[in-house]
Amino acid sequence: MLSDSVAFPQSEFPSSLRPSEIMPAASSSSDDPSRQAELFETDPPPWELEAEEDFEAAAIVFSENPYGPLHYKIPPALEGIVQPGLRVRVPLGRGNRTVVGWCIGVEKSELPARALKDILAVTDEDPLCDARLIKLVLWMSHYYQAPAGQVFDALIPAGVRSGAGTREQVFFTPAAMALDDAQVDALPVKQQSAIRQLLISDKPLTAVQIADLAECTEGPIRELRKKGFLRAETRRVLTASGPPPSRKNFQKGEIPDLTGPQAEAYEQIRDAVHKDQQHTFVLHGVTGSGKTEVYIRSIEAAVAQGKQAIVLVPEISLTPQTRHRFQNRFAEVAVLHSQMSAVERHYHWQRIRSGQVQVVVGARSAIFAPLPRLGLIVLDEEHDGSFKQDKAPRYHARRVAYVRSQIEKIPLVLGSATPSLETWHATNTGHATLIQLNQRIADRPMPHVQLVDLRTPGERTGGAISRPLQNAVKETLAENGQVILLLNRRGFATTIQCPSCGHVVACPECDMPLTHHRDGGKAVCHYCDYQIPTPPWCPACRFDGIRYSGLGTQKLEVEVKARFPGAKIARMDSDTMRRPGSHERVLAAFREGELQILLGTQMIAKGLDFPNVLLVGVINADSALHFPDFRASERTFQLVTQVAGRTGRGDRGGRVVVQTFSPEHPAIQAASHHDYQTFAETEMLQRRKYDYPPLGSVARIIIRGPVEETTEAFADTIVEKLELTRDKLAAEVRILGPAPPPVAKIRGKYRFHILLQAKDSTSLGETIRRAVAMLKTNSKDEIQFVIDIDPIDML
Ligand SMILES: Nc1ncnc2c1ncn2[C@@H]1O[C@H](COP(=O)(O)OP(=O)(O)OP(=O)(O)O)[C@@H](O)[C@H]1O
Ligand SMILES: [Zn+2]
Repeated sequence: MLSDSVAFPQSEFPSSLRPSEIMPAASSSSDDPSRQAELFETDPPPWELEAEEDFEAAAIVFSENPYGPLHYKIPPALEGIVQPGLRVRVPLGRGNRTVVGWCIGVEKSELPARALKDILAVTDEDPLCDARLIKLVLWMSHYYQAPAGQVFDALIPAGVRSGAGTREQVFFTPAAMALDDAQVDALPVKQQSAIRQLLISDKPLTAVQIADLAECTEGPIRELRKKGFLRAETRRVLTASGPPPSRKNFQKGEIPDLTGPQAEAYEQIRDAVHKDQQHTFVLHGVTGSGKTEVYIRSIEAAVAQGKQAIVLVPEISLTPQTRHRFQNRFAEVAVLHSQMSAVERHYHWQRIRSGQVQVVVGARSAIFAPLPRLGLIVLDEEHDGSFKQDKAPRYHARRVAYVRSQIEKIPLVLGSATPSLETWHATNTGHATLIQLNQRIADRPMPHVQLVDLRTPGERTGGAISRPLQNAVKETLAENGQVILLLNRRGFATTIQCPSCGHVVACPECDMPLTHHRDGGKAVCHYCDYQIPTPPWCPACRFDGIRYSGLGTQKLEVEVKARFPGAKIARMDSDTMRRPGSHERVLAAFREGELQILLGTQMIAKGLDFPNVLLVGVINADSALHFPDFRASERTFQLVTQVAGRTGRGDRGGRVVVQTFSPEHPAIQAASHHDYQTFAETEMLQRRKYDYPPLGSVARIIIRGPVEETTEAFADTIVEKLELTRDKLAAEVRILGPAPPPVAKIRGKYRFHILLQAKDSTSLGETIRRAVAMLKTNSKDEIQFVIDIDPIDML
């Protein structure tokens, strides 16, 4: 993935301007005397007119149809004011309804001025994006095939766009008359004193400010305004103060001495921070090896040079510990998390943009933080799926971070105990430098992992917890240790697995597990649509009673309570963690030892550092393994390794019990030996078979509609256009589908998906771009489709 150079769209701002819109003869309404309307009724068409004047035009993009760019004339009053990155109000369409768009470029136009409509007004005083961020927007728009207007909307928080927490205020500057001493001398004393205060001020003042300085009421100021001595302008000012500003007497937290390997890692990154060029580092460090300390030192090196840093973490509200570690080491940290109000978000954004903030810590969208002197980007747990946005624009923060680091010419650090194969591949092809931390801090051993084979009848108990796991929990509780139990459950897809031999029913074409559909009793391949009736017995061992049920955390909680009656238990999943702050509360209680057992979904696998966790239990390692997704093995390896890493972090050691039907599976074997290298090499061979990423690229098109037949027919049309385009471009692109995805119906809408695969991402992107341009959607069918480039979710 890191191998692509940054390709910018060629057509984003064509050198010869296109007319803003060729409009049909419109009847000009009397209250809206648009010049264009007149033009089209009486004058020759615009392309026959001669350029009569030199003027500036702006390219404007919109977040809704038509997305643009369309070109508009900058009227004299707005010359020098309209700039890229600013929002403007422009007339659109026949009726010239006023819409807001983003300016992405300004240049001299050669077209006749009358061919373009005028920009009506600017929405922002200053651009919301600098030139480098605009470059990033245009790259994202091109690569992810999302309208630039939508990308801007993702980049600039809604609270910033709407001016949340601001209000309009009138500011005064002296008018020409105020510079005439004779006229000022003729004013009453109070008014004279007010105007003199304003004349000596180097910035515009509000009436209250003038009154304070002149020690008068606002009356004289009103008089001055009436007489024309004051020029008034309205500006938006931030009224909210947000969270308490910088702590004046900030005390640095304890700074540990770096271990040898940490110091080596730090020195390499620091040297790169001192150069002005892009460089990608992959910090592969086993769980508990002290990666965070390396990030912090590297950022300190940047801050010492007056630069700033972005640290991306999977979901900051899940990892209060990480947040505190940064806050203890830097005086000016902005933590951006998903539960912030629009006003808070706006407040932080302004602080970040003004250059006050040294470090921004946040989830995926923090990659867009408008730091003026960005010097380093860090992605912690870079393999995490939450870095991919699942709505438009469907970007991956890792890839965006890479492009931003190229634009800014700064180093990028990708850290993980289980790097994604994309990242791993980049270190093997010379696109990134690998730095390894192979030892835990204080030479603590990696925890021992015991695999429990659920196919062995003697191990089973009739519930979700096997005999060995039950014993391990009892022993741990008796030693006053704490327990983490992981139940991995993704989506609603149910694979078909034999409880006796562990066999999973798979597609003969794609090697993907088939998914059981309750309605109709069929088993379907979600890549190629291969279907068979759901088998009543196991095709491998003939066992009668093959199962396709999923276990929920709620049911597990009931079982755990029954088995360990004395223990205090908390459950963490997306159902119990809805309220803001609930993670923080549960984790604090766990840290304080008020809870003995923490059970939950993958959200408990991430980054927790609790020394008293002596046991980690994985209820079913296979639920991710037999998921219809080419990344299933990788996810399983990551999950088991990460959750196993939550134990053995203190002096009391730790152990892991993993329950599985497939103990011999390479991903589970590798995870049980903490052996990333072997896993990566084996998995790479699998990916090579079908040119799956990182060896090739994948894209997905999802089609949704209320009627199954028309939706499928539309999906078929897309496939036709894709095939046509592929052949025309002579592109080597594999097109699979349409097939129903594992979740075939959501909120009453039928879904189909098309998968595309190619060795080369550029030809894949181009095939889709051109095919989609040929499509006509019939609005009465209410069919929508979305393009997902580099999808990581196959639901
Ligand atoms: N040089 C050091 N000396 C002493 N303690 C350290 C040092 N570096 C880190 N630590 C401590 O070791 C523990 C593990 O470090 P850290 O959480 O950074 O590891 P990590 O590699 O990020 O782990 P994971 O990937 O599991 O989240 C932390 O409690 C941290 O404070
Ligand atoms: Zn198949």
